[in-house]
Amino acid sequence: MTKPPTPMLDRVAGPADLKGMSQADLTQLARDVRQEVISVVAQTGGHLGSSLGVVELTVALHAVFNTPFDKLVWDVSHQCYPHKILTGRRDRMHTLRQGGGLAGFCKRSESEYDAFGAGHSSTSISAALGFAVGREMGQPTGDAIAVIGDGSISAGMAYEALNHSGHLKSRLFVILNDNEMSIAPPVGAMSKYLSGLYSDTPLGKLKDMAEDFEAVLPGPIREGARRARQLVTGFPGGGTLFEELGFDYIGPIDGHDMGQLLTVLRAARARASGPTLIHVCTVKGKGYHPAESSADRGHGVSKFDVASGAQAKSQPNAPSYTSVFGKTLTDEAARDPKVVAITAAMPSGTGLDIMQGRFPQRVFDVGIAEQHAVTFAGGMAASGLKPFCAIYSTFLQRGYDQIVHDVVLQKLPVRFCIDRAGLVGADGSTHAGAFDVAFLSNLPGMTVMAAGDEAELVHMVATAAAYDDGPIAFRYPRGEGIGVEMPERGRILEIGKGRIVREGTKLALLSLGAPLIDCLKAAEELEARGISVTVADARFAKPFDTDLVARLVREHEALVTVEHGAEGGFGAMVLHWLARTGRLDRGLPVRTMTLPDAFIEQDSPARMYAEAGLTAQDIANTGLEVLGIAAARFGSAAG
Ligand SMILES: Cc1ncc(C[n+]2csc(CCOP(=O)(O)OP(=O)(O)O)c2C)c(N)n1
Ligand SMILES: CC(=O)[C@@H](O)[C@H](O)COP(=O)(O)O
Ligand SMILES: [Mg+2]
Repeated sequence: MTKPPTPMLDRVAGPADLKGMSQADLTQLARDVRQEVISVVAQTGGHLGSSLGVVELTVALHAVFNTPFDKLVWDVSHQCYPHKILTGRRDRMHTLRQGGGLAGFCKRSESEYDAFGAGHSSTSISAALGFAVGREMGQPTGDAIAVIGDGSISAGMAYEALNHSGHLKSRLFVILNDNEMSIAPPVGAMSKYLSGLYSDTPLGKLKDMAEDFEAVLPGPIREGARRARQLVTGFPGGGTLFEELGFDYIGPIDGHDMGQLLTVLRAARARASGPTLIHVCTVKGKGYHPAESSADRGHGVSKFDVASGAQAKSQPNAPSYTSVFGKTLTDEAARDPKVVAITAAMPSGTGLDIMQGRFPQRVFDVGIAEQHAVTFAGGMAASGLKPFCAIYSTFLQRGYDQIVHDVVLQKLPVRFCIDRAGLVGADGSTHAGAFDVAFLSNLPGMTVMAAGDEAELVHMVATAAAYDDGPIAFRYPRGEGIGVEMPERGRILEIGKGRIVREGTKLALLSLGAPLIDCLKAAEELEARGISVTVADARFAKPFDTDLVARLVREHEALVTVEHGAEGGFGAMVLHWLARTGRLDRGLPVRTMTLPDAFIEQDSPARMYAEAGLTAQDIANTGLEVLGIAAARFGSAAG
C-alpha cells in the first residue's frame, strides 16, 4: 500500500520548524504525523495505540516549548513515536525496535531530545522535577515537562513525585494524558476520580470556549472551570486532588484539539510560577479504527496491513509459556479455592486473563503498582490464601524491598510467577529479565525455580501450589515453549532436586531454566565429535541440588553451568559451593556461562543471546575449552 502524502511533515527537519507554523499548519502536521506513525508501525510493529493518542499533544508541545533546552520527559515512553518522528529520526523509524535501530522507548544516548530514558512506568514526574531543580540551581536547562498517562499516574512513585513537587513548588509541567486506558482498562480509584473530572460537568461546555484564545485563558473561563470542578471534587479547599497537592490544575481539555492545546500550553508557559498539571483527554489508538476499536486500543501490535488492520500472526510450534502458565494456574484454582492471583496491570501479558475468565473474583489487578502487589500478596498469604503474584521479571524489580521485608523476612508463602525471564527481544534493555535469579537467590528462605521447558512449568506451578513453607518463585521466558509433550497435570517436584536429562561421561553441562534446549543441542554437536556429554537440568537455583552437582563434578572431567541471568546468580552460587566444600581443590575446570555485565539492546532474542555469548555453539565451544584444559592438566584422553 502506498504511503499517503505528508506534505507538512516533509517540511519539518526538527521542532524549530514548528515555531513559525500557524494553528492550521500544526493541525495538518498532526494529520501527517499520524499517517506516518500508522505507516511505520505497520512495517515494524510496536506500541501503536499510545503513540496515536498523543500525536496532537506531541506537535503542540514541540511547537510551544523550546526543546531540547526545555526537557520533555515521556512516561514509559512507549508513546514516543510521534516525538521521534518530529525530532530528526523520521528516516530511521523503519528500524524501530530492531537490532542496531531505534529503540522503542526514549533513550538519552539516541537523541538530545530524549531528555530521560524510560520503559518502566511512573518515573517521568520525578525525573522532570530533577531537571527543574537543576535549572533552579543554575544548570543549563529550561522548562521540565512530564507527560504521564492515566495508568502510569496510578503508581506509587508518581504520588511520591507529585507530593515532593508540591512541596518544592518549583515551576514544572505535568501533562496528564488521560485516555482511560492502561494496557487493559484502568483499575483503581484514581481512574474513577479522573473520569469524574470531566464526565458530565458543565466544564465540558467550557472547553469549547477555550478554543482559539491566544492570550491567557480568560479569567471568567478559568474561574468558571474552577467552580465547575468544585462541584465534582468536593475537596475541602475546593480544588482537585492535584491542587490539594500544590499543583495548579488546568483542564480537562481535548487532547486532539490543536486550538485548545496551543492556547492552554501557551497560557501555562506564560503564567506558571510553580508546579502545573494540565489534564488532557485523549483516545488511545486515535485516528486508526482497527486500533481505536480494539479492546486494548492497539497497545502492542505486530506488523499489520494498514487497509484491514489485520496483524501478522506468527505460527507457533508450541504453546507460549504465558498461556501454559495461565491455563495451569486456572486448573490449580479449580482444585483449590485458596488459590488467588495478582497482576500489576498486565492481565493478558501474564496470562492471568485466562484465570480471570473463569474465576474473576479471585484475580486481582492492582494497577501499575508492583510494590503494592507484592505486599498485598503477603497479606493474602498471611490470611491463609495461596497468592500467585504474576509479574514480569523486569517489573518485579520495582517491588524488591517488599519481597525482602514484607514477604521473605516473614516467611510468607507468596508464589512469584516470573514471566519474561531472560532477554525479551524488541523491548530491549529496559525490559530484560536479567536479574531475578541473582536478587532472589540471596534471600534466606527463598525458593527459586526455573522452567527448562513448558512441561516443567506445569510441574512448577503444581509445586508452588503445594508449597506452603515459605516464599517460592518460578521463572520462565517470553514466547513459545520448545514443543515437548505436555503432562495432563503437574507433578509436585522435590524441592531442591534437579534432574539428568542426558547421560554422558566427559563433560557436564548444568542448565538453569530455558538454556536447557541449547545445552542439548551443544551436547549433540560434541557427541558428533566423539565427546560424551551429560546434560543436567538444575530446576532449582535455590536451594540448588548439591548432590547432583557433587555427582557431576565427581564423574566428569569438566563442568559448565548455563543460565539466562546476570553474573552473581546460579553459576556463582554453584562455584561458591564447590570452592567452599573443597571440590575445586583437585583443579576441575569449571565455567559459568551467564549474561554479560552489560545491557543488551533490542534485537531478536536469538541475536541478543548470540551477542551475550549464550548460543548452543557458544556452549559447545566452552565445553571444548574446558575439556582441553582438563586434558592438559590431567593428561586424560579428553578433547
Ligand atoms: C513499572 C511498570 N509496570 C508495568 C509496565 C507495563 N506497561 C507499559 S505501558 C502500561 C500502561 C500504561 O498506561 P498509561 O500510562 O495510561 O499509558 P497509555 O498506554 O494509556 O498511553 C503498562 C502497564 C511498565 N512499563 N512499567
Ligand atoms: C510498554 C510496556 O512496558 C509493555 O507494553 C511491554 O512492552 C509488554 O511486553 P510484552 O510484549 O513482553 O508483553
Ligand atoms: Mg492511559
